[in-house]
Amino acid sequence: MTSSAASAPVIELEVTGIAHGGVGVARHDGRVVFVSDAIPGERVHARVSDDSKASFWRAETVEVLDASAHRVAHIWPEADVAVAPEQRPGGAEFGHIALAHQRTLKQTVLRESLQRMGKVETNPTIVAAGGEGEESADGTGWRTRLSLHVDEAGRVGPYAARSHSVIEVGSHPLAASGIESVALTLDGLEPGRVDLVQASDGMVRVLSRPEPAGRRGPAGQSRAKDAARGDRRRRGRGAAARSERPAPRPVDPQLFSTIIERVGDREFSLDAGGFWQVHRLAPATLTRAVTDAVATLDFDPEAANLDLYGGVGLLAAALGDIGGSGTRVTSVEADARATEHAGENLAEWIGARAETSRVDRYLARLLADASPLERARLRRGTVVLDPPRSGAGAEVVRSLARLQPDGIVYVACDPVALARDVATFGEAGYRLRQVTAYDLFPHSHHVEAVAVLSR
Ligand SMILES: C[S@@+](CC[C@H](N)C(=O)[O-])C[C@H]1O[C@@H](n2cnc3c(N)ncnc32)[C@H](O)[C@@H]1O
Repeated sequence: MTSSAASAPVIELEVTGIAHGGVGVARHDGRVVFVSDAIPGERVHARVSDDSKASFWRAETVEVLDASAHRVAHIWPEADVAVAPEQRPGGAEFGHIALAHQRTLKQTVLRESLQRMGKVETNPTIVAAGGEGEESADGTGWRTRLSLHVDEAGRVGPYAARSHSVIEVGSHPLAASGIESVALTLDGLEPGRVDLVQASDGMVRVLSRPEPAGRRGPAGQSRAKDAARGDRRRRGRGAAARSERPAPRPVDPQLFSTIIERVGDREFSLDAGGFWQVHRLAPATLTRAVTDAVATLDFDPEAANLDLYGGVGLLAAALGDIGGSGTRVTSVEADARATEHAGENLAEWIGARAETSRVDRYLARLLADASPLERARLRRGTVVLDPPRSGAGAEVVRSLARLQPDGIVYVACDPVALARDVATFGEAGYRLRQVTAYDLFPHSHHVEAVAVLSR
């Protein structure tokens, strides 16, 4: 890292491409520079923020010299390029780009990731969330979940882009309006994280997740924490080490209160603090996307179908709706509270089960213990998998491929993780048949892809 923001060099860059993470790609003296807040085709002045690697640098745009035709006033004034980079809130890194062009850039990142890492040539389509005209024209007001941070001084806000400094802001354009108005009145909170959740009843829950003193705060405090950890390690696990451990904070009981989310005519119960898709239109969009994807496969409701990383059963219910009351589907999820809700949410299908397990362990058990009849049912089955951002990973993909399911619907929120897993599936004999991307995170670089694979 260069010494300080003020003394960091400012360089002129021609931005020629877009990379994973939503950063522009440029070259300076032959070295690749990843530059934030720029658009391919632009010439900018950028401040070097990280020159610690030999192979590439990172930089932040401070002035646009030749603007792209796709540049617009930032959707979040506080994150505009006119603001000092360290003062810009994170989370809307595409907010300076016209919405249609944001989608083109996301499509490019997905296509190039699949080409480079997935070793497949494809041209994924990208569509807005929801049906025709359901998404707001400017792509704002979609977040039904918003995480903010509270620092030691009691300031509440998002972290600055690429840092852990809390930035106080006067608006939250990506948040649903109920969330925004509550977020702007938060006060007197303990340092740590605070989550705002607006469920289908329209009520906003404020869920406090305070952090013990040693675990919170900006980089300086983290370093103090690491140093303390090192001291503890040197001293071993004695009473002295225990006495330095930060006292646990009381857990907000609201995190575990049950809320109801409605998707079409269906209701899902879940913990207020549990996982749910963030965009107000995402649950319905993904239900439709999975339904469309399954329609391209030979779906057998009586086969051993799986919903891996199932949460509270949203996508298992999509399979149930396709297959009817006799559908067999097992939803596998690591979080026991989510699985408990999934059990209730899937109660109308007698062949539906919800299992608490890590997916890798669940698949290992199936490989070790499934009877020949069950193995035959798994071979006829369809697997929906919706892993966290890091993807399913090689071990899970290889285990899944050994079970030889008929078809796979992979819901992915990270193009690179998807591409890497597509390559592993490819080595195991599965081909990518189609991929459609959904813009479930407007104004951020994130994109959701739904891929279909079969042998
Ligand atoms: C992206 S969410 C998808 C949830 C669900 N499909 C939905 O759409 O609501 C990923 C889920 O995987 C769970 N999870 C994360 N790692 C896991 C693992 N190794 N095994 C099983 N579940 C895991 C998380 O708790 C979370 O509920």
